Amino acid sequence: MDAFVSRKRRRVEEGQKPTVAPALVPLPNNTPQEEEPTDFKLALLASLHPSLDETTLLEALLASEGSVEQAAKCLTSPRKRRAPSTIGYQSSLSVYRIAPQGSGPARKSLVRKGQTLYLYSPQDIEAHTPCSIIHNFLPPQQADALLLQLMEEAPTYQSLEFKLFDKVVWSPHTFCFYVNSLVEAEEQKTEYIYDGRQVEDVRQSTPEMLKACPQVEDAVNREIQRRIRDFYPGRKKLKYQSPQPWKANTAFVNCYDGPKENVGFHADQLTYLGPRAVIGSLSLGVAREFRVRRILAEDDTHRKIDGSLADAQGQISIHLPHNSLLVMHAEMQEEWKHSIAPAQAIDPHPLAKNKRLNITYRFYKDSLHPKSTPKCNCGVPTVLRYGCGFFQWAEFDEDGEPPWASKVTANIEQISKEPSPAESPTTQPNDET
Ligand SMILES: O=C(O)CCC(=O)C(=O)O
Ligand SMILES: [Fe+2]
Repeated sequence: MDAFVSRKRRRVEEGQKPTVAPALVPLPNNTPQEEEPTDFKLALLASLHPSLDETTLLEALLASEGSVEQAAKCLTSPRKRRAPSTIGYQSSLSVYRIAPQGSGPARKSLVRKGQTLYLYSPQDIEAHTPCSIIHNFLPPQQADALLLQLMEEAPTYQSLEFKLFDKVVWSPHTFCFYVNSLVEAEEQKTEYIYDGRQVEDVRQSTPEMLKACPQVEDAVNREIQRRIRDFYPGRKKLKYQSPQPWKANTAFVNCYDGPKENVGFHADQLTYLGPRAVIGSLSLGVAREFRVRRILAEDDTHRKIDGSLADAQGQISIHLPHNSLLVMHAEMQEEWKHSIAPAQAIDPHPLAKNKRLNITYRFYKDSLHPKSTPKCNCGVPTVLRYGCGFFQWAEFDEDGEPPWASKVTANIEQISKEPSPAESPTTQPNDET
């Protein structure tokens, strides 16, 4: 059963066969089934007997007192299938009527702790994770041009410790930080603090990254609205989620060179994104597995001894092929963790060879510029959720704006009304406004 719909987490060893499509692995005889929910059992039976309808399968299951093995024997003998040797595609879980997560009343978890469920179709991904995916997102030639531009940049990327959310993740991959203009790059280098430090290498987005920006913005905004309409209680945005259109004004570009490069489980820093942040993540080159797992809510009593939040359930693996846009929705960063798993094997990409390039487009809020956020006792701008000894509850209104947001907006409006330096030769470049 484990190897069928999901499988136990195990160490990645070289030479192991690539992951096979879950629905194509035969059911072993000696697997315990007592604790599996009926949905799972039906899914198993349905894949052994694809021609039978759900009522028949359910009746067989009931007659066999819940034993899938017994039910499978009662039904006509299953068609023998061979496991494929490369990554395959699964038909939608929705045909098995497995209940989605995150909408309506609490449901039994789809995947148990210690197991991984592999999802491929957009319908399954959005029903069971806080993400939605658009395959073949950019016109193919545009995706290739973007990939080639990033491939030129990637050899100069650095590998750093990633300070993410509440712990340091050492990430064996390289990455770089981009913003849309040189002015913003300078601002990032001098005014923003990451993990108590300034970042030196902030680059202006490449022309192809800038070209894709409005396409990503449109798609992400559409997906946000669809998520609200189809998944959120009362069809309302979440508390603290911004009602404003999402904008892509910063981007991390990640490069994974070969199957071993990966990034560990983490949630992204919310300091400049604010609560309920949405991120648009464009994958190019080699297809890799994006794993997500839900952590228990903050007010749960299930904290681990080290104070971190315990996992609520097993992992879900989302297949990210070339030119796919994954939208991490508002509930993602605070309730889930994500990672790029090391791969057992990869299919080389015609242009990228063994590399995967990924752009996570993000929206830094003006109201969370370090000029405006509280500083700790050492004078360092505070981070959301993490700091030195200094601690202050972050306050946000329903729309995720801090108490000083209206002042920031007024300042920005004022600046945009003033003549630009080019029009006004008396204005000094460093004037405080
Ligand atoms: O490579 C990816 O898809 C995810 C990267 C990531 O988690 C990040 O940039 O924070
Ligand atoms: Fe991340």
